[in-house]
Amino acid sequence: MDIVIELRQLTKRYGGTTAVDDLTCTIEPGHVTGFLGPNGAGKSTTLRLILGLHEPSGGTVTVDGVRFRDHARGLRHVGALLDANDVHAGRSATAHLTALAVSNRIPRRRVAEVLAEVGLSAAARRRVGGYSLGMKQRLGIAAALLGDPPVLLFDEPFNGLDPEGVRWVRELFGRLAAQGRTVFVSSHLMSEMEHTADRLVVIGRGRLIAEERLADFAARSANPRVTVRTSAPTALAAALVGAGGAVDTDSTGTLTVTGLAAERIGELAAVRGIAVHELYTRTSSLEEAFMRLTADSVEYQAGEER
Ligand SMILES: Nc1ncnc2c1ncn2[C@@H]1O[C@H](COP(=O)(O)OP(=O)(O)OP(=O)(O)O)[C@@H](O)[C@H]1O
Repeated sequence: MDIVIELRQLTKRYGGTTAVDDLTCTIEPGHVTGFLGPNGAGKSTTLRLILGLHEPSGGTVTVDGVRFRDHARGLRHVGALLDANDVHAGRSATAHLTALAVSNRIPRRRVAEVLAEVGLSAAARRRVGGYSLGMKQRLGIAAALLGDPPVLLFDEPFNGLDPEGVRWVRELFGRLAAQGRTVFVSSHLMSEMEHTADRLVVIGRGRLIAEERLADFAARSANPRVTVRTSAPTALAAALVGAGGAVDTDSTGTLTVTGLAAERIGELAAVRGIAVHELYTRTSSLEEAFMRLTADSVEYQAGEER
């Protein structure tokens, strides 16, 4: 185990489109790393480059220091779920996984093991064409786990899962990372990653926007704002600005303050004998912070003329 994925100045162009643009980042073992970006940011292309399914236009990507295609161990080295619908509809789950096991020289007993792990044992002999999207996601995850690989890549694995399925996937990813595996999971929703990943790689228009621990991202982007209602907004606003705060006053006289904590605001009001009727702190949700971070790189925005 202990396998690192390294992207160095990785670039992929399709004609005039640069899908991945000079991307440098490292995905560490023992963690679930969330790979976030708006639609069209280049996540799927990056995962395909890691797997050697596409050739980079520039830069390098290595798994354990070696390009994926130079690894002889295939599915036993890196397991991936790229597209849950990419399964022969007429086959059963068992037949699909058995074919994969045979072509990758994986013991056949793994088929029943992974089907049990993803909760599909009872449906294993049914045609995959009759599966719901959530069941297909589970089958795709089973295929990724088949070779017991130290590296796992998942492209939008939460699509189509019900809340129970989402919780199950979160726990599974956490377990896989705790075993020392390198788990890299793409999503365009921070809400999906918030309780799933402990590290983040954020991209927009193919470029790296952030690479950090989720906890650091949360702390950095909490952006606390204090709302204050008072009978003397003008006097209090002047005092708060004097103490280094930034103050916004709306038409009702309610103040929104940044740069000062609620305790300090309360004390400043008290020493001036100003009555405070309401005082509360609001922090940005991670989803809001993510949307602010990627706002400039969203390909299509509602109401926007292009
Ligand atoms: N085979 C291809 N030929 C031409 N352009 C492509 C190809 N694959 C991807 N692109 C373009 O590259 C950009 C990145 O696409 P990609 O699918 O990697 O993004 P993504 O972040 O996975 O988005 P989504 O969440 O919508 O799947 C997009 O502008 C897309 O249109």
